[in-house]
Amino acid sequence: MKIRFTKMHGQGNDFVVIDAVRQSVSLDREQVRRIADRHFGVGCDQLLVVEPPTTAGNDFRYRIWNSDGGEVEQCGNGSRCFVRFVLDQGLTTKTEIRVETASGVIVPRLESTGQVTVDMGAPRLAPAQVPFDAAEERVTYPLVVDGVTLEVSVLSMGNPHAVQVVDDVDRAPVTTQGPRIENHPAFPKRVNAGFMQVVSRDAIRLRVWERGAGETLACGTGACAAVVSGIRRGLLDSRVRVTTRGGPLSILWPGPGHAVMMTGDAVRVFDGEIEL
Ligand SMILES: N[C@H](CCC[C@H](N)C(=O)O)C(=O)O
Repeated sequence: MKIRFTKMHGQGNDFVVIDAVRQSVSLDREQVRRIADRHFGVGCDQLLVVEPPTTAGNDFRYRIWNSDGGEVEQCGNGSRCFVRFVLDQGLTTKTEIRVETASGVIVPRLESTGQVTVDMGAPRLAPAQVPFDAAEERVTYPLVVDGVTLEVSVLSMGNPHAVQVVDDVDRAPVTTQGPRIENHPAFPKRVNAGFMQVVSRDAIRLRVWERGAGETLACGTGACAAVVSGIRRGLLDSRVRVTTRGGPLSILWPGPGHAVMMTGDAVRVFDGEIEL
């Protein structure tokens, strides 16, 4: 099976994007892992597949797989690349599109600046919506990891996030503690682990150990989750510049019941074809 793809990234979080509107694509877990493999395949953090919508009124459906082969509910940086992709490929002429994902409809919009703003929907704060094993909803929760009690915010942006505040992200134990949090038994579907350094009330630095992908250079839903948790902790105002290792993201959250708005780049790197 030959598959045409486009390699893209959003702040260094990189993707293989496949048009399944005009080509027939059916991938199993091993084929996804092969495409994502940085030695035996193309290499990416996530694989994104563009499909026709399943519901009238929506423009596309968008499916997301982590490099470990697991299909997931949402990808913030990927949603920005999605807009750039469908416009570049001539799949639409709309600059604001309604996209079905496994966790609901999101609305990315191409700005005149070339950046993309995405309405990521409202954060889900109830533990059962994450899912997370906790008796009640709290701003932060104690989480014991290797005998150390962490104070984490836990929420869903369609996908699960556990965010802690650290003094210096460059010295945070992202690659050692991250996988321990990702696989903690309190998260039945595992979790993305965020490490947030508060620089000021409108600026943070962020590193994320992603579920199913490891540390990425940026995580869009992770940036949304970090800002929501910082606002709920009383540490941040509603508009925050998030500095990731791959570049900046702008996040706006007016507060409970409102959607989180994310703005950032979407870059096409090259087109290719892979034989599976
Ligand atoms: N690893 C995530 C999916 C990709 C999210 C990230 N790349 C983003 O930009 O939001 C998860 O398993 O929920």
